[in-house]
Amino acid sequence: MKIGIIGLGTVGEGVLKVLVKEKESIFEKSRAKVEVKYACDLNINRDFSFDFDKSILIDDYKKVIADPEIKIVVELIGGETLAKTIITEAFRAKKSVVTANKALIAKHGVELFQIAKENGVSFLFEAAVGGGIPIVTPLMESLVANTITEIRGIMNGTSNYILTKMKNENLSFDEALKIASEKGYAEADPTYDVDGIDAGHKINILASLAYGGSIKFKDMQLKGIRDISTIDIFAANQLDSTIKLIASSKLFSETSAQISVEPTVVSNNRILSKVDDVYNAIETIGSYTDKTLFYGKGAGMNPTASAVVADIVKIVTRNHIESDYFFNSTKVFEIVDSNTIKSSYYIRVSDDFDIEKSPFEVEDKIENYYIILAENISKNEIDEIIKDAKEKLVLKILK
Ligand SMILES: NC(=O)C1=CN([C@@H]2O[C@H](COP(=O)(O)OP(=O)(O)OC[C@H]3O[C@@H](n4cnc5c(N)ncnc54)[C@H](OP(=O)(O)O)[C@@H]3O)[C@@H](O)[C@H]2O)C=CC1
Ligand SMILES: N[C@@H](CC=O)C(=O)O
Repeated sequence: MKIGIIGLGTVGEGVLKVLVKEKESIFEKSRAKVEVKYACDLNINRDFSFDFDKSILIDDYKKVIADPEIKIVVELIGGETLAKTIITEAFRAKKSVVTANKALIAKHGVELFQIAKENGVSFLFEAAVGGGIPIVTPLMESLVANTITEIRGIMNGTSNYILTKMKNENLSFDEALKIASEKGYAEADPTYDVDGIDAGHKINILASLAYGGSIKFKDMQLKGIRDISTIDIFAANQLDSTIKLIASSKLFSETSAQISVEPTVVSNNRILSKVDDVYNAIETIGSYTDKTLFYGKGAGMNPTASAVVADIVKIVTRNHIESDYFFNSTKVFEIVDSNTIKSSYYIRVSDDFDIEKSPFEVEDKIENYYIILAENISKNEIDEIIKDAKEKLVLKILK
Protein backbone atom coordinates (compact mmCIF):
# COMPACT_ATOMS: atom_id res chain seq x y z
CA MET A 1 0.00 0.00 0.00
CA LYS A 2 1.35 3.43 -0.94
CA ILE A 3 1.42 6.17 1.67
CA GLY A 4 2.47 9.82 1.93
CA ILE A 5 3.99 11.41 5.03
CA ILE A 6 3.37 15.14 5.44
CA GLY A 7 5.72 16.86 7.92
CA LEU A 8 9.24 15.54 8.46
CA GLY A 9 10.03 17.10 11.84
CA THR A 10 10.78 15.12 15.00
CA VAL A 11 7.98 12.60 14.53
CA GLY A 12 7.77 12.54 10.71
CA GLU A 13 11.49 11.90 10.27
CA GLY A 14 11.21 9.13 12.87
CA VAL A 15 8.30 7.50 11.02
CA LEU A 16 10.15 7.59 7.69
CA LYS A 17 13.25 6.12 9.37
CA VAL A 18 11.31 3.24 10.95
CA LEU A 19 9.47 2.45 7.69
CA VAL A 20 12.77 2.42 5.74
CA LYS A 21 14.85 0.51 8.30
CA GLU A 22 12.20 -1.95 9.48
CA LYS A 23 10.47 -2.57 6.14
CA GLU A 24 11.31 -6.28 6.09
CA SER A 25 10.74 -7.01 9.75
CA ILE A 26 7.36 -5.23 9.65
CA PHE A 27 6.41 -7.37 6.64
CA GLU A 28 7.55 -10.57 8.38
CA LYS A 29 5.47 -9.78 11.46
CA SER A 30 2.33 -8.35 9.87
CA ARG A 31 2.41 -9.15 6.11
CA ALA A 32 1.91 -5.39 5.63
CA LYS A 33 3.68 -3.98 2.56
CA VAL A 34 4.10 -0.27 3.22
CA GLU A 35 5.65 1.87 0.49
CA VAL A 36 6.38 5.52 1.21
CA LYS A 37 5.69 7.19 -2.15
CA TYR A 38 6.00 10.76 -0.85
CA ALA A 39 7.74 12.35 2.12
CA CYS A 40 6.69 15.99 2.24
CA ASP A 41 8.24 18.87 4.18
CA LEU A 42 8.75 22.60 3.65
CA ASN A 43 12.52 22.14 3.79
CA ILE A 44 13.59 19.07 1.81
CA ASN A 45 17.21 20.10 1.27
CA ARG A 46 18.28 19.54 4.85
CA ASP A 47 20.32 16.63 6.21
CA PHE A 48 18.50 13.55 7.50
CA SER A 49 19.83 11.17 10.14
CA PHE A 50 19.64 8.07 7.86
CA ASP A 51 19.86 7.12 4.16
CA PHE A 52 16.86 6.78 1.91
CA ASP A 53 15.82 7.35 -1.71
CA LYS A 54 15.61 11.16 -1.84
CA SER A 55 13.38 11.08 -4.94
CA ILE A 56 10.37 10.64 -2.61
CA LEU A 57 10.92 14.11 -1.12
CA ILE A 58 8.41 16.80 -2.14
CA ASP A 59 7.43 20.16 -0.66
CA ASP A 60 3.78 20.47 -1.78
CA TYR A 61 1.33 18.37 0.24
CA LYS A 62 -1.32 18.76 -2.48
CA LYS A 63 0.57 16.22 -4.61
CA VAL A 64 -0.08 13.60 -1.91
CA ILE A 65 -3.80 14.32 -1.79
CA ALA A 66 -4.14 14.39 -5.59
CA ASP A 67 -2.45 11.03 -6.19
CA PRO A 68 -5.05 8.21 -6.41
CA GLU A 69 -2.36 5.62 -5.62
CA ILE A 70 -1.96 7.03 -2.09
CA LYS A 71 -4.24 5.21 0.33
CA ILE A 72 -2.92 6.57 3.64
CA VAL A 73 -1.92 10.14 4.50
CA VAL A 74 0.24 10.52 7.60
CA GLU A 75 -0.30 14.06 8.96
CA LEU A 76 2.65 15.16 11.11
CA ILE A 77 2.89 18.92 10.64
CA GLY A 78 0.99 19.69 13.86
CA GLY A 79 -1.20 22.73 14.53
CA GLU A 80 -4.90 23.10 13.98
CA THR A 81 -5.31 25.04 10.75
CA LEU A 82 -3.48 23.55 7.78
CA ALA A 83 -3.41 20.13 9.46
CA LYS A 84 -7.21 20.17 9.62
CA THR A 85 -7.43 21.15 5.94
CA ILE A 86 -5.01 18.39 4.93
CA ILE A 87 -6.88 15.74 6.90
CA THR A 88 -10.27 16.85 5.58
CA GLU A 89 -9.01 16.92 1.99
CA ALA A 90 -7.48 13.47 2.44
CA PHE A 91 -10.78 12.02 3.72
CA ARG A 92 -12.69 13.57 0.83
CA ALA A 93 -10.15 11.99 -1.55
CA LYS A 94 -11.05 8.63 0.11
CA LYS A 95 -7.72 8.26 1.89
CA SER A 96 -7.32 7.05 5.48
CA VAL A 97 -5.34 9.27 7.84
CA VAL A 98 -2.89 8.54 10.64
CA THR A 99 -1.94 11.44 12.90
CA ALA A 100 -0.22 12.27 16.22
CA ASN A 101 -2.08 15.58 16.43
CA LYS A 102 -3.82 15.52 19.82
CA ALA A 103 -4.77 19.22 19.71
CA LEU A 104 -6.76 18.63 16.55
CA ILE A 105 -8.51 15.51 17.83
CA ALA A 106 -9.38 17.02 21.21
CA LYS A 107 -10.86 20.13 19.63
CA HIS A 108 -12.21 18.90 16.29
CA GLY A 109 -12.50 15.13 16.79
CA VAL A 110 -16.29 15.02 16.44
CA GLU A 111 -16.23 16.82 13.09
CA LEU A 112 -13.22 14.93 11.72
CA PHE A 113 -14.48 11.46 12.68
CA GLN A 114 -17.81 12.33 11.03
CA ILE A 115 -16.09 13.26 7.75
CA ALA A 116 -13.95 10.10 7.90
CA LYS A 117 -17.11 8.05 8.39
CA GLU A 118 -18.97 9.74 5.52
CA ASN A 119 -16.08 8.85 3.24
CA GLY A 120 -15.66 5.29 4.50
CA VAL A 121 -12.04 5.75 5.58
CA SER A 122 -10.08 5.26 8.81
CA PHE A 123 -8.67 7.87 11.19
CA LEU A 124 -6.13 6.50 13.67
CA PHE A 125 -4.16 8.37 16.34
CA GLU A 126 -2.32 6.01 18.73
CA ALA A 127 0.64 8.45 18.92
CA ALA A 128 -1.58 11.31 20.09
CA VAL A 129 -1.44 10.14 23.73
CA GLY A 130 1.54 8.79 25.64
CA GLY A 131 4.10 8.83 22.77
CA GLY A 132 5.27 5.23 22.43
CA ILE A 133 2.86 3.81 25.02
CA PRO A 134 -0.03 1.82 23.56
CA ILE A 135 -3.04 3.36 25.32
CA VAL A 136 -5.51 4.31 22.59
CA THR A 137 -5.76 0.75 21.24
CA PRO A 138 -6.11 -0.79 24.72
CA LEU A 139 -8.95 1.61 25.55
CA MET A 140 -10.75 1.00 22.24
CA GLU A 141 -10.10 -2.73 22.00
CA SER A 142 -8.27 -4.60 24.78
CA LEU A 143 -10.40 -3.11 27.60
CA VAL A 144 -13.70 -3.24 25.70
CA ALA A 145 -15.30 -5.51 28.34
CA ASN A 146 -14.94 -2.83 31.01
CA THR A 147 -16.66 0.33 32.11
CA ILE A 148 -13.68 2.61 32.69
CA THR A 149 -14.45 4.72 35.74
CA GLU A 150 -11.13 6.50 36.23
CA ILE A 151 -8.09 7.49 34.21
CA ARG A 152 -5.19 9.21 35.90
CA GLY A 153 -1.63 9.86 34.91
CA ILE A 154 1.38 11.78 33.78
CA MET A 155 0.72 12.61 30.14
CA ASN A 156 3.12 15.39 29.23
CA GLY A 157 6.75 14.36 28.81
CA THR A 158 8.09 17.92 28.72
CA SER A 159 6.64 19.06 32.04
CA ASN A 160 7.59 15.78 33.69
CA TYR A 161 11.14 16.26 32.36
CA ILE A 162 11.22 19.82 33.77
CA LEU A 163 9.89 18.81 37.21
CA THR A 164 12.36 15.89 37.38
CA LYS A 165 15.36 18.06 36.43
CA MET A 166 14.31 20.81 38.89
CA LYS A 167 14.09 18.22 41.68
CA ASN A 168 17.05 15.95 40.97
CA GLU A 169 19.57 18.25 39.30
CA ASN A 170 18.58 21.68 40.61
CA LEU A 171 18.11 22.95 37.05
CA SER A 172 15.97 26.06 36.64
CA PHE A 173 12.59 25.80 34.91
CA ASP A 174 13.96 27.62 31.84
CA GLU A 175 17.12 25.49 31.59
CA ALA A 176 15.11 22.26 31.76
CA LEU A 177 12.56 23.49 29.19
CA LYS A 178 15.38 24.43 26.80
CA ILE A 179 16.80 20.89 26.95
CA ALA A 180 13.34 19.34 26.49
CA SER A 181 12.85 21.46 23.35
CA GLU A 182 16.30 20.49 22.00
CA LYS A 183 15.44 16.83 22.51
CA GLY A 184 12.26 17.25 20.43
CA TYR A 185 9.89 16.64 23.36
CA ALA A 186 8.23 20.06 23.54
CA GLU A 187 5.43 21.30 21.28
CA ALA A 188 6.17 23.98 18.64
CA ASP A 189 4.62 26.33 21.23
CA PRO A 190 5.90 25.00 24.61
CA THR A 191 3.21 26.90 26.54
CA TYR A 192 1.02 23.95 25.50
CA ASP A 193 3.33 21.74 27.59
CA VAL A 194 3.94 23.90 30.64
CA ASP A 195 0.40 25.30 30.95
CA GLY A 196 -1.31 21.91 30.99
CA ILE A 197 -2.92 22.35 27.55
CA ASP A 198 -1.20 19.36 25.92
CA ALA A 199 -2.06 17.09 28.85
CA GLY A 200 -5.59 18.49 28.58
CA HIS A 201 -5.80 17.43 24.93
CA LYS A 202 -4.66 13.94 25.92
CA ILE A 203 -7.06 13.40 28.84
CA ASN A 204 -9.87 14.77 26.67
CA ILE A 205 -9.11 12.06 24.08
CA LEU A 206 -8.77 9.28 26.65
CA ALA A 207 -11.99 10.24 28.43
CA SER A 208 -13.90 10.23 25.16
CA LEU A 209 -12.48 6.79 24.35
CA ALA A 210 -13.35 5.52 27.82
CA TYR A 211 -16.88 6.90 28.14
CA GLY A 212 -17.95 7.35 24.50
CA GLY A 213 -19.47 10.60 23.28
CA SER A 214 -17.34 13.71 23.45
CA ILE A 215 -16.00 16.25 25.91
CA LYS A 216 -15.87 19.97 25.12
CA PHE A 217 -12.21 20.97 25.38
CA LYS A 218 -13.01 24.61 26.17
CA ASP A 219 -14.93 23.59 29.32
CA MET A 220 -11.98 21.70 30.84
CA GLN A 221 -10.07 22.98 33.90
CA LEU A 222 -6.36 23.08 33.09
CA LYS A 223 -3.44 24.21 35.21
CA GLY A 224 0.22 23.76 34.36
CA ILE A 225 3.54 23.78 36.20
CA ARG A 226 4.52 27.42 35.65
CA ASP A 227 3.90 28.45 39.30
CA ILE A 228 5.82 25.55 40.86
CA SER A 229 8.93 26.89 42.59
CA THR A 230 11.93 25.12 44.07
CA ILE A 231 10.33 25.88 47.47
CA ASP A 232 7.32 23.69 46.56
CA ILE A 233 9.58 20.91 45.30
CA PHE A 234 11.57 21.07 48.57
CA ALA A 235 8.41 21.20 50.72
CA ALA A 236 6.88 18.23 48.89
CA ASN A 237 10.10 16.30 49.48
CA GLN A 238 9.84 17.04 53.23
CA LEU A 239 6.34 15.51 53.05
CA ASP A 240 7.78 12.35 51.42
CA SER A 241 6.01 13.34 48.22
CA THR A 242 6.81 14.54 44.70
CA ILE A 243 5.07 17.18 42.57
CA LYS A 244 3.76 15.80 39.26
CA LEU A 245 1.47 17.22 36.57
CA ILE A 246 -1.51 14.89 36.83
CA ALA A 247 -4.26 14.63 34.23
CA SER A 248 -7.31 12.82 35.50
CA SER A 249 -10.83 11.89 34.64
CA LYS A 250 -13.42 10.38 36.96
CA LEU A 251 -16.84 9.25 35.79
CA PHE A 252 -19.56 10.85 37.96
CA SER A 253 -22.69 9.69 36.19
CA GLU A 254 -23.71 8.36 32.76
CA THR A 255 -23.32 11.86 31.36
CA SER A 256 -20.89 13.71 33.60
CA ALA A 257 -17.26 13.43 34.59
CA GLN A 258 -14.65 15.37 36.53
CA ILE A 259 -11.81 16.01 34.09
CA SER A 260 -8.81 18.16 34.91
CA VAL A 261 -5.09 18.76 34.66
CA GLU A 262 -3.27 20.10 37.70
CA PRO A 263 0.10 19.92 39.43
CA THR A 264 -0.37 17.53 42.34
CA VAL A 265 1.62 16.57 45.45
CA VAL A 266 1.92 12.80 44.95
CA SER A 267 2.85 10.57 47.90
CA ASN A 268 6.11 8.69 47.30
CA ASN A 269 4.18 5.48 48.06
CA ARG A 270 2.53 5.81 44.65
CA ILE A 271 4.08 4.54 41.44
CA LEU A 272 3.27 7.84 39.71
CA SER A 273 5.74 9.62 42.02
CA LYS A 274 8.56 7.48 40.56
CA VAL A 275 7.77 8.24 36.90
CA ASP A 276 10.61 10.57 35.88
CA ASP A 277 12.12 12.43 32.93
CA VAL A 278 10.22 12.06 29.65
CA TYR A 279 8.38 8.98 30.86
CA ASN A 280 4.58 8.96 31.09
CA ALA A 281 2.35 6.61 33.06
CA ILE A 282 -1.39 6.21 32.73
CA GLU A 283 -3.55 4.28 35.21
CA THR A 284 -7.02 3.14 34.26
CA ILE A 285 -9.62 1.61 36.55
CA GLY A 286 -11.91 -0.83 34.75
CA SER A 287 -14.98 -2.60 36.09
CA TYR A 288 -13.38 -6.01 35.44
CA THR A 289 -9.64 -5.31 35.29
CA ASP A 290 -9.52 -2.98 38.32
CA LYS A 291 -6.20 -1.07 38.04
CA THR A 292 -4.11 -1.25 34.86
CA LEU A 293 -0.93 0.77 34.40
CA PHE A 294 0.63 1.83 31.08
CA TYR A 295 4.19 3.16 31.29
CA GLY A 296 6.78 4.31 28.75
CA LYS A 297 8.39 7.24 26.96
CA GLY A 298 5.76 9.89 26.35
CA ALA A 299 7.54 11.98 23.72
CA GLY A 300 10.47 12.03 21.31
CA MET A 301 11.25 10.79 17.81
CA ASN A 302 11.56 7.03 18.22
CA PRO A 303 8.77 6.19 20.70
CA THR A 304 6.26 8.37 18.86
CA ALA A 305 7.26 6.96 15.46
CA SER A 306 6.68 3.46 16.83
CA ALA A 307 3.04 4.33 17.61
CA VAL A 308 2.44 6.02 14.23
CA VAL A 309 3.83 3.00 12.37
CA ALA A 310 1.55 0.67 14.34
CA ASP A 311 -1.48 2.63 13.07
CA ILE A 312 -0.24 2.50 9.46
CA VAL A 313 0.19 -1.27 9.72
CA LYS A 314 -3.26 -1.57 11.29
CA ILE A 315 -4.88 0.12 8.30
CA VAL A 316 -2.83 -1.84 5.78
CA THR A 317 -3.80 -5.13 7.41
CA ARG A 318 -7.41 -3.91 7.93
CA ASN A 319 -7.13 -5.02 11.50
CA HIS A 320 -9.04 -2.28 13.27
CA ILE A 321 -12.52 -1.53 14.58
CA GLU A 322 -14.68 1.29 13.16
CA SER A 323 -17.20 2.51 15.73
CA ASP A 324 -19.68 5.30 16.38
CA TYR A 325 -19.17 5.05 20.13
CA PHE A 326 -16.21 7.44 20.36
CA PHE A 327 -16.14 11.11 19.37
CA ASN A 328 -19.79 11.59 18.56
CA SER A 329 -21.97 14.59 19.26
CA THR A 330 -24.99 12.69 20.58
CA LYS A 331 -23.56 12.32 24.09
CA VAL A 332 -21.61 15.38 25.20
CA PHE A 333 -20.25 15.01 28.72
CA GLU A 334 -20.90 17.58 31.41
CA ILE A 335 -17.66 18.44 33.21
CA VAL A 336 -18.00 18.65 37.00
CA ASP A 337 -16.21 21.66 38.55
CA SER A 338 -13.16 20.19 40.38
CA ASN A 339 -12.90 23.28 42.57
CA THR A 340 -16.13 22.39 44.36
CA ILE A 341 -15.06 18.85 45.29
CA LYS A 342 -13.61 18.19 48.75
CA SER A 343 -10.09 16.77 48.76
CA SER A 344 -6.69 17.10 50.50
CA TYR A 345 -4.53 20.10 49.59
CA TYR A 346 -1.01 21.48 49.97
CA ILE A 347 -1.08 25.25 50.48
CA ARG A 348 1.85 27.66 50.31
CA VAL A 349 1.01 31.21 51.45
CA SER A 350 3.22 34.19 52.11
CA ASP A 351 3.59 34.99 55.82
CA ASP A 352 1.48 38.18 55.60
CA PHE A 353 -1.44 35.72 55.80
CA ASP A 354 -3.11 35.86 59.22
CA ILE A 355 -2.78 32.19 60.13
CA GLU A 356 -4.20 32.71 63.64
CA LYS A 357 -7.53 33.87 62.24
CA SER A 358 -7.71 30.97 59.78
CA PRO A 359 -8.85 27.38 60.42
CA PHE A 360 -5.41 26.13 59.29
CA GLU A 361 -2.33 24.94 61.16
CA VAL A 362 1.20 25.51 59.91
CA GLU A 363 2.93 22.31 58.83
CA ASP A 364 6.23 24.01 58.03
CA LYS A 365 7.71 27.46 57.55
CA ILE A 366 10.13 27.85 54.62
CA GLU A 367 11.65 31.29 54.03
CA ASN A 368 8.69 33.70 54.01
CA TYR A 369 6.06 31.09 53.40
CA TYR A 370 3.74 28.97 55.51
CA ILE A 371 3.26 25.40 54.27
CA ILE A 372 -0.19 24.10 55.20
CA LEU A 373 -1.83 20.71 54.69
CA ALA A 374 -5.64 20.84 54.56
CA GLU A 375 -8.06 17.92 54.55
CA ASN A 376 -11.65 17.49 53.40
CA ILE A 377 -11.99 20.94 51.89
CA SER A 378 -12.69 22.28 48.40
CA LYS A 379 -10.36 24.51 46.39
CA ASN A 380 -13.06 27.21 46.30
CA GLU A 381 -13.26 27.16 50.13
CA ILE A 382 -9.47 27.45 50.44
CA ASP A 383 -9.32 30.30 47.89
CA GLU A 384 -11.89 32.22 49.95
CA ILE A 385 -9.90 31.73 53.20
CA ILE A 386 -6.52 32.75 51.74
CA LYS A 387 -7.83 35.43 49.38
CA ASP A 388 -5.96 38.28 51.10
CA ALA A 389 -2.53 36.60 51.18
CA LYS A 390 -0.06 38.31 48.83
CA GLU A 391 1.28 35.06 47.37
CA LYS A 392 -0.37 31.66 47.32
CA LEU A 393 -0.22 28.28 45.65
CA VAL A 394 -2.72 25.46 46.21
CA LEU A 395 -1.99 21.93 44.99
CA LYS A 396 -4.07 18.79 45.33
CA ILE A 397 -2.51 15.92 47.31
CA LEU A 398 -2.58 12.34 46.00
CA LYS A 399 -1.93 10.14 49.04
N1 LIG B 1 7.52 15.64 19.34
C1 LIG B 1 6.90 14.66 20.02
O1 LIG B 1 7.49 13.99 20.89
C2 LIG B 1 5.47 14.37 19.76
C3 LIG B 1 4.71 15.11 18.88
N2 LIG B 1 3.41 14.79 18.67
C4 LIG B 1 2.63 15.53 17.68
O2 LIG B 1 3.13 15.22 16.39
C5 LIG B 1 2.98 16.32 15.50
C6 LIG B 1 4.32 16.69 14.92
O3 LIG B 1 5.18 17.05 15.99
P1 LIG B 1 6.75 17.27 15.76
O4 LIG B 1 7.28 16.28 14.82
O5 LIG B 1 7.34 17.36 17.13
O6 LIG B 1 6.75 18.72 15.11
P2 LIG B 1 7.90 19.42 14.30
O7 LIG B 1 7.66 20.87 14.41
O8 LIG B 1 9.22 18.88 14.70
O9 LIG B 1 7.63 18.94 12.80
C7 LIG B 1 6.65 19.45 11.96
C8 LIG B 1 7.22 19.46 10.55
O10 LIG B 1 6.20 19.77 9.61
C9 LIG B 1 6.73 20.67 8.69
N3 LIG B 1 5.67 21.44 8.04
C10 LIG B 1 5.01 22.53 8.48
N4 LIG B 1 4.12 22.94 7.54
C11 LIG B 1 4.22 22.08 6.50
C12 LIG B 1 3.61 21.99 5.22
N5 LIG B 1 2.70 22.87 4.83
N6 LIG B 1 3.98 20.99 4.40
C13 LIG B 1 4.91 20.12 4.75
N7 LIG B 1 5.56 20.15 5.94
C14 LIG B 1 5.22 21.14 6.80
C15 LIG B 1 7.64 21.56 9.54
O11 LIG B 1 8.54 22.29 8.72
P3 LIG B 1 9.16 23.66 9.33
O12 LIG B 1 9.94 23.24 10.54
O13 LIG B 1 9.99 24.16 8.21
O14 LIG B 1 8.00 24.54 9.66
C16 LIG B 1 8.34 20.51 10.38
O15 LIG B 1 9.45 19.93 9.71
C17 LIG B 1 2.31 17.42 16.35
O16 LIG B 1 0.92 17.34 16.18
C18 LIG B 1 2.68 17.04 17.78
O17 LIG B 1 1.77 17.53 18.73
C19 LIG B 1 2.80 13.73 19.30
C20 LIG B 1 3.50 12.96 20.16
C21 LIG B 1 4.88 13.22 20.49
N1 LIG C 1 5.01 17.81 23.87
C1 LIG C 1 4.49 16.51 24.16
C2 LIG C 1 4.90 15.56 23.07
C3 LIG C 1 4.18 14.30 23.11
O1 LIG C 1 2.96 14.20 23.09
C4 LIG C 1 5.02 16.03 25.49
O2 LIG C 1 5.99 16.63 25.99
O3 LIG C 1 4.46 15.09 26.05
